[in-house]
Amino acid sequence: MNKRPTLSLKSKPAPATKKPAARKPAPANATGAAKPAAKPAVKPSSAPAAKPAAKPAAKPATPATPATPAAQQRPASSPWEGTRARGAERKSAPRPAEPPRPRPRPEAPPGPRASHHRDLKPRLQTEFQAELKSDSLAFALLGAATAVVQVRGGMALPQALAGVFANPATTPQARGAIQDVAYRAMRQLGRSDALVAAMAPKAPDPLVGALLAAALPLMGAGEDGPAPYEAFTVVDQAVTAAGSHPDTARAKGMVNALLRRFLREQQALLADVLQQPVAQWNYPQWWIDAAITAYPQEWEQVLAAGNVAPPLTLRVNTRKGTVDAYLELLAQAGIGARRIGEHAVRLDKPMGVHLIPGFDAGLVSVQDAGAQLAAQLLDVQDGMRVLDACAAPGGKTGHILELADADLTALDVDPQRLARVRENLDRLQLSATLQAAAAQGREWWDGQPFDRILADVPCTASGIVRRHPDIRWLRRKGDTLQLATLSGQILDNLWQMLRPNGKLLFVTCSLWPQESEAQAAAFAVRNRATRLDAPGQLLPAGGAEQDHDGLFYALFRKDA
Ligand SMILES: C[S@@+](CC[C@H](N)C(=O)[O-])C[C@H]1O[C@@H](n2cnc3c(N)ncnc32)[C@H](O)[C@@H]1O
Repeated sequence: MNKRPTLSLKSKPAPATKKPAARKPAPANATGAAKPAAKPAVKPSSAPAAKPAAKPAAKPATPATPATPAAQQRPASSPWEGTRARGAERKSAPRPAEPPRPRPRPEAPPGPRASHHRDLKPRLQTEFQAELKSDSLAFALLGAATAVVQVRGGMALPQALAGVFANPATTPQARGAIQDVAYRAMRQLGRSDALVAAMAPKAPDPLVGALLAAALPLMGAGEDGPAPYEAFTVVDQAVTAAGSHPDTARAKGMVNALLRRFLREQQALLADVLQQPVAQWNYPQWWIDAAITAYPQEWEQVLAAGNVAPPLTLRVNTRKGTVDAYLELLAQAGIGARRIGEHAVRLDKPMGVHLIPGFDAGLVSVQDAGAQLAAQLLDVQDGMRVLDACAAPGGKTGHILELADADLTALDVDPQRLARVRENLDRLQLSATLQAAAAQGREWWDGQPFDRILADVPCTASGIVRRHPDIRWLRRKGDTLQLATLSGQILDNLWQMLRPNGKLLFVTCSLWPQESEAQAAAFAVRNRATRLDAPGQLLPAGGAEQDHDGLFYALFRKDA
């Protein structure tokens, strides 16, 4: 009953043979330069429709750049949670020997000067309630800055935002504005830090630095679409925010001076800092190097794709209706959308999940178009015994059960995340056996082999940075090796639970071959697994016809 996936496939390119051409810095005025004569008040709506507050006391609207609706609903959850301990003191695994590799700008000037290297462990008065109007941009800037400090300390952004939203003054509209500002700050943190380093004589205190990192992208310092506010409004509100908090009040003058200097010297400052790859691409240097090594031809597109806010893509539940019927329902509701996959529909504009027609009734789920390939590739038939080994929050579990009446066990090491599988299945009116256990162990298994196994293993999540722009700043280079070691153990263990002629689908949302293709190749050799046709590495793409995250798929059969 299942059809083959319809996304076109892109395989991993050949290894590097020459140094890739360094990209020229974008001209400063291509980034949405501030309008010099602008008044610190209302700006015509040139920003994307869903933008935050347009003037200091205006009400913030829906965020322009949500992570995903699911993240909006449940800010404490992210796909790489539970895969490693976090904290300010994070150690990398020992570095494996590496071959020399091309760098984008060997001649580039060094990053922030020595005085800008400091212990960023937050010393934040998070409980402090600033006396700011909750519908002001100042309130959104301070909330976003608080989250940025926490991310620098090692916390995932959704978790950090959940803490900020716990402030009773934070209205739903303020949440939207804070989230929008925080996600923009994450996508442009490399550039903002370089700008601050270029302008400030010494590194500012953590919350001051974070406030600047929240404000600069709103002034056209980055490539995140048109500047959403009048630049002078941002300066005024950033200064107000600084003055409202004990951790930043003393730096109020500095915030004012620095942001005003940015307005005056924007072009020259950007031309200068964009010489640094971290400022140009907004990723840590090791990440840029890893992308160049893995994708010598496509590394620029890969990095750029991670800096674009993702669309909202839905999966139509074909148990409840056809894709065409759902598109008709959307059209009747005046919601623009297009089909981008077998069951995938992309909305023209993001919206809250409960506003999506039929979402609460289980007609659709939120799921990236690339992730929707998993259930189709697994080729589950009615009556099969299926294991979804790293199942939470259950996106792929739901899809498998929408396509076949299977006896499915959903396993996840994290009981809290597993509860979300239950919620998602309840909404879809589907059922599975839920098990909270580690997939590299066997104590949870009843000894009956499975016909199909989905191993959507924990990974660096480097392929979904457009949804989770904080990942790049949270990950360390050594995480790749650590996670690849764990996923290798999981795969070898699950293989023992597969019946002869059964199929195992190995999935990651990683861009790094160590976690994906190299892992798949080594697994096949170790276990004498027959490799079947599957997409391999899908590079992230955002276009009219193809729009999906970076994912890896390898399909194996266990010969009888
Ligand atoms: C990429 S996410 C899975 C996404 C899910 N398949 C979906 O489509 O919604 C990886 C999951 O693996 C879980 N996980 C991490 N380590 C695990 C382990 N050792 N055993 C089982 N699950 C694990 C995490 O809690 C996380 O929910």
